[in-house]
This record gives sequence, structure tokens and C-alpha cells, in this order.
Amino acid sequence: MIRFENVGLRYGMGPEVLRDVSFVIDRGSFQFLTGPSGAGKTSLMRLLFLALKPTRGLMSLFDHDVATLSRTDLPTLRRRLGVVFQDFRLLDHLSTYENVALPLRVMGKEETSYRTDVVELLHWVGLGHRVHVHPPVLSGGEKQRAAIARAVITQPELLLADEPTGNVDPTLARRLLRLFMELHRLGTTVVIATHDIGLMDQYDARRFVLNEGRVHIYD
Ligand SMILES: Nc1ncnc2c1ncn2[C@@H]1O[C@H](COP(=O)(O)OP(=O)(O)OP(=O)(O)O)[C@@H](O)[C@H]1O
Repeated sequence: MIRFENVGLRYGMGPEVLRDVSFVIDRGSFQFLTGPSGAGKTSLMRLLFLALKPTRGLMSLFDHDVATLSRTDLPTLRRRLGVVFQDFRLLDHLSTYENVALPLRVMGKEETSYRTDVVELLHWVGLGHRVHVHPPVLSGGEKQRAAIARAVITQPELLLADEPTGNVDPTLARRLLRLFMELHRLGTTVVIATHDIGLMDQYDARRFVLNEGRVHIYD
């Protein structure tokens, strides 16, 4: 599903922040991406969600070589992804409910077909009392949970989550991990970038450890 061969990434004229990164991520697999601060986790996630292209090497996603993607391919591929951004990226003029429902609306679904699912998911992530408020009044942890709900509501083929439990307490983090595990059980390929060793210890999954731009894989 994802293939990296000797991928390198640099920002502008700066040094390479990812170096000779090679791996394969199979459809339906689950992996954590970890490593010290500044090691390149967010940069690797940006490549995976097609916000950046490698400056060298080969990267393919869903069997498309990203170097040759056209402008029209990008939105089509992105629709197959669910992404939890580190900075959440909720739309402030929409309610929590509307933010989570947005990917379904963009897909052209009728509200009657998803209303119950969205409300149930918001309850599951502990936002049952926040359905109709707008993001500016949500706490950091509440925004994070709304962002997670928005990323999983479509049951995407590939879920990419950057520090998805960074703003919540350990009990809630375990609950959110259960949500990712359930999605994985239903067939989604999952990549979670995290510093949280306690979280990783709760699920026996492959670990990608980044260090100074290089990746080591522990199966
Ligand atoms: N937009 C950018 N422009 C220039 N350099 C950048 C940019 N974003 C990240 N970097 C640099 O790339 C390197 C890797 O950063 P990145 O954010 O990918 O690491 P990280 O492992 O996600 O760190 P953290 O765990 O602290 O979020 C760092 O040296 C950082 O300064």
C-alpha cells in the first residue's frame, strides 16, 4: 500500500531531515512511528498525507508514484485517507457535529444516512455534551477528540494520526487507542506517530523508530 525506497527530504536549502528511508507498509497493517523530538516524525507523516513530496528516492501510495501525481490525482487520493493533524485543523465556523460530518458531506452523502453515526461517535470519544458548540470553546483535548472523530468517521483505507493522544489523560488515551484498533479490525491500515511509550505498550504492533532522519523497524 505504501512503499519508500531511499527517500530523502529536506526543507528548502536546509539539511536532510529524512535520509535513506526505506520500508513497505502492507494493506491492513498497524504501526507506531516514534522517536525523539525533532527526529522527523511529523515530516514523515507530511509525506504520507501528501502535503510534501520527497526530495529524493521513490515513494508510492496506493500504487501511485507520488512524483508523477497530477493536480487532479491529489484530492482523489486524499479522500482515501483519514488524517489527525497535530494542530487539529478544525473549522471554527462549523459546530463539532458539522466538523465531524464534513468528510461525509463532501462525499455527497445524505445527512439522514449518517446523523446517528456522527452523534454516536461523538459520544464514544466523550464529546456527547459538545455536539453543537464550535471549536473555539473546546479545550485542547476536546479539539483533539473532534479531530480524531472526523478522521475515522469515513472508515478510511489509511489512517494517519500525529500525536493523537498528546492532549488527553491516560484513561482517555486508552479509549482512543481502542477506537484505532477497532478501525484496524475493520480493515483500515493505521500509522500513529507518538512519543507515548505507555500507549505503544498496550498494542503489539510494528514500531518505526526514527532517529536523526533514519528509520529502524522493530517487528
Ligand atoms: N517547515 C519546516 N521548515 C524547515 N525545517 C523544518 C520544518 N519542519 C520541520 N523542520 C525540521 O525538520 C526536523 C524534523 O522535524 P519534525 O517536526 O519532522 O520532527 P518530529 O520528530 O515530528 O518532532 P516533534 O516530536 O518535536 O514533533 C527538525 O530539525 C525541524 O527543525
